[in-house]
Amino acid sequence: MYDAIIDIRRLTVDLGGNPVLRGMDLRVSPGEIVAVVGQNGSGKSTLLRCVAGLHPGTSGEIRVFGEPRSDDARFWGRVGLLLDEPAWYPALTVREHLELMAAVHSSTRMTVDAALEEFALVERADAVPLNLSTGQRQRLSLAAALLRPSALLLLDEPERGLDAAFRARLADLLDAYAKEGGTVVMATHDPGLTARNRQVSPTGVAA
Ligand SMILES: Nc1ncnc2c1ncn2[C@@H]1O[C@H](COP(=O)(O)OP(=O)(O)OP(=O)(O)O)[C@@H](O)[C@H]1O
Repeated sequence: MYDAIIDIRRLTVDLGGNPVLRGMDLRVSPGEIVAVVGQNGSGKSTLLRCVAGLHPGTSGEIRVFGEPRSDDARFWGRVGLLLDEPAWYPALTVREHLELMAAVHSSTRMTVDAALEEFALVERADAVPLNLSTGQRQRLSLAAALLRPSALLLLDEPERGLDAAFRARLADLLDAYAKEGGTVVMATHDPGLTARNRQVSPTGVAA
């Protein structure tokens, strides 16, 4: 068993010979939403990548679900990751992308129709992603991440490309996810998402 979904101790990361993270500590409990905030280049994405196991870190310890990170199907079955824009299947529509996500998971948090509704994509359901606007594509990325079941969401600037109304909506959708027991760690520059959640800087100090 574990008390913290994420437990980071003394994480140090050097990239290209430059110090990015220095002895960072961070504990995140189940059901928490954590906004990682800080200026450009302060190490927010680097932190998310370390938690996801995409970067090993230079020293320190990262435990996720009580275990050292292991890049296996069980881990990814519990973790939704949204970093940069995903690679789309050019011939599949918005609806088909969501149906694909539903098909590869044994259950979903919502139906495809509900996801289209929640993420304001009903009118673009039959479009292919490359014919969507930037914000609509971001809504599709988020719909796919929130449709599937998960215990932890790692989101890098989930507000990217979203208008003000949908940013507020996103905050509500993440709150609902956390109320179900899900945990969110997101790098964000959005004042709304930041204000209503626990804030940490990439040094682990309360911002
Ligand atoms: N592969 C790399 N090699 C060397 N330096 C890197 C590499 N990737 C990132 N960096 C540097 O590490 C630092 C942290 O980058 P990171 O992307 O984590 O910042 P960030 O806080 O997410 O920034 P932003 O708000 O602009 O997204 C930056 O100074 C960046 O230039």
